[in-house]
Amino acid sequence: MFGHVMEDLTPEEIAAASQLYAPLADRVRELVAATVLTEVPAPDVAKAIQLIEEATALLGTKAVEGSFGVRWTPDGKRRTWGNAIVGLRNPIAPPLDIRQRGDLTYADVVIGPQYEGPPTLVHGGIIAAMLDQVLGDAAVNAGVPGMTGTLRIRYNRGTPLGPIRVQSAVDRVEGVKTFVSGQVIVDDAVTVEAEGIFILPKAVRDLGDNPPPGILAPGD
Ligand SMILES: CCCCCCCCCC(=O)SCCNC(=O)CCNC(=O)[C@H](O)C(C)(C)COP(=O)(O)OP(=O)(O)OC[C@H]1O[C@@H](n2cnc3c(N)ncnc32)[C@H](O)[C@@H]1OP(=O)(O)O
Repeated sequence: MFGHVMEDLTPEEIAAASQLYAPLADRVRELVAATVLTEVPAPDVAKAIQLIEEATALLGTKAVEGSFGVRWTPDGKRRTWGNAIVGLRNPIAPPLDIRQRGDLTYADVVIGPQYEGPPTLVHGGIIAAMLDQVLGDAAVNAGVPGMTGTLRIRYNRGTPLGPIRVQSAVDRVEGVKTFVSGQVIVDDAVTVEAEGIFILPKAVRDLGDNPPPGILAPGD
């Protein structure tokens, strides 16, 4: 399917790539936060711009075109390393390390200053994006995956920057629709509630009972 790329990599090669690129994304993430907060004098900002331009040019000498897509190996292992919320290679991603415990899907994450909306609070759109991902992963983990058809969010109170939990669970399944609910939790209090309907797209339904291995599996 479009955007899905098969790669014949061994687990060792995938581990090596993870060890190579995760620190790169981590450093750029730190750079983004430093860019938001720095108060160094103008010559130092100019120097930083030059260094960043050099790094960007270096990384650009060999790169994939377009987007990273979903990479998978013949054993069905899937990598969504470009994903905006969980992508191991994506400095835009907080990133969320989404886990599963029983029926609960959750991520504990520290939200930095680059995600500010109202002063000292997490931007509502960033909250929506994290909930979208975590609710979607609950559907995947329950074996009833789908794309977000509808996502309804109620912001009960501001969510402070810093440590938060985003969690979700499947409520029910009706045909091709999976109904999922979730919350953002700070210090044991729910700040945001969400309900989503995740739909197995017609294009995947049309593949029948045997879609390619990995296409519906959780990414990492
Ligand atoms: C394959 C899974 C991979 C996991 C990915 C994790 C994703 C992470 C979260 C995301 O960011 S997803 C990106 C944001 N979402 C999108 O871009 C979705 C864009 N919309 C679509 O692709 C299609 O509109 C959609 C797949 C949601 C539905 O298209 P279909 O052609 O499969 O729907 P169809 O018309 O056949 O309707 C099937 C059922 O869903 C219902 N439905 C359709 N669109 C809906 C909608 N938007 N909201 C709620 N229900 C909807 C529809 O009424 C019907 O209900 P019934 O079965 O009861 O008759």
